[in-house]
Amino acid sequence: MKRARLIYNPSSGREIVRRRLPDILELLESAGYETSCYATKGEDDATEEAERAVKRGFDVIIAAGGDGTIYEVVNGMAGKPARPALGIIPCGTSNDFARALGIPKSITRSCKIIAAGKRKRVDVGRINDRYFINIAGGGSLTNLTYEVPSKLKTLLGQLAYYVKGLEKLPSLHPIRVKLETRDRVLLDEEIMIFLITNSHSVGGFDRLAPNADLSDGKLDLIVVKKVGLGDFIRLATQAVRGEHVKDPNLLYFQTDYIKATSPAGETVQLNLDGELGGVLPCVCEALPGHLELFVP
Ligand SMILES: Nc1ncnc2c1ncn2[C@@H]1O[C@H](COP(=O)(O)OP(=O)(O)OP(=O)(O)O)[C@@H](O)[C@H]1O
Repeated sequence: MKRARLIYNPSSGREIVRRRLPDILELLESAGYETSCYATKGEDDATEEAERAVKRGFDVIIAAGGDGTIYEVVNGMAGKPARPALGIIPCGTSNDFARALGIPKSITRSCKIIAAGKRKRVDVGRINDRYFINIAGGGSLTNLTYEVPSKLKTLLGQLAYYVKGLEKLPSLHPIRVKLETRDRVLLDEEIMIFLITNSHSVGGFDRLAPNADLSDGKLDLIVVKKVGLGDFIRLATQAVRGEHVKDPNLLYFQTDYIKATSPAGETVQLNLDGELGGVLPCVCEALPGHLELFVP
């Protein structure tokens, strides 16, 4: 039998995964996987366990949780020379990455996808010494994801992010950033937010980066230039339908390399897949087809 390591976050989303473990193990067993489980206990635990799982030679690693859990597992695997295939059981609040892959938020159906065995190579973003699988960003509202209390997410689900977003809107302010590709400066000015996305599905929006493709070897850069609150809200509303990309206040660009810096004395935090990911400056590169994922 093949050996699978299931790394699950009992606190993700509505906290259902622990109760469903017997079903998960049964489904994986019938697909030929001898599976052992690891429950994460807090920050970076999933990264450390994924590192151990790679070292112990598991054939497959399965991440059960939200985007933050997948991010941590990817960070434990992506730097290794031999990387097992990765399965996803979406149990989080937004599950942006799972939606981008077309994996449904159903434990049974997502396990059946792993059981069916179809795999696809997807790009990974490397940013300084870390990795992201879905999104890296900085500026207005990007700190929202780690400011929403876990209990509020358990209670309200995705709505918890919107409630927090509304609360933070009045305090929006621009940041000064210089963004460069390998051969030119894209901008050096005050902006509201920059997002470097691997998939089209970000922050609950399914068309935020409409041209993004997980396997094209590229990352999509989205920048909202310095605008007032009214224009920011208008752009966010257009983004629901993917109609924001032609707006003159928006820069949308595909590349495999981005360097971002901020002026001395100005701290710009990075959000990686919803988790705190250090501060600028950063160099961000696409690693084409770096991980193999189970897909529908
Ligand atoms: N046992 C635990 N108790 C509390 N927090 C945990 C535990 N294990 C891991 N964590 C933390 O949970 C966070 C990741 O949560 P995750 O993203 O999986 O769920 P979510 O926030 O509900 O979903 P999403 O990111 O899709 O909105 C990480 O910051 C991690 O450090």
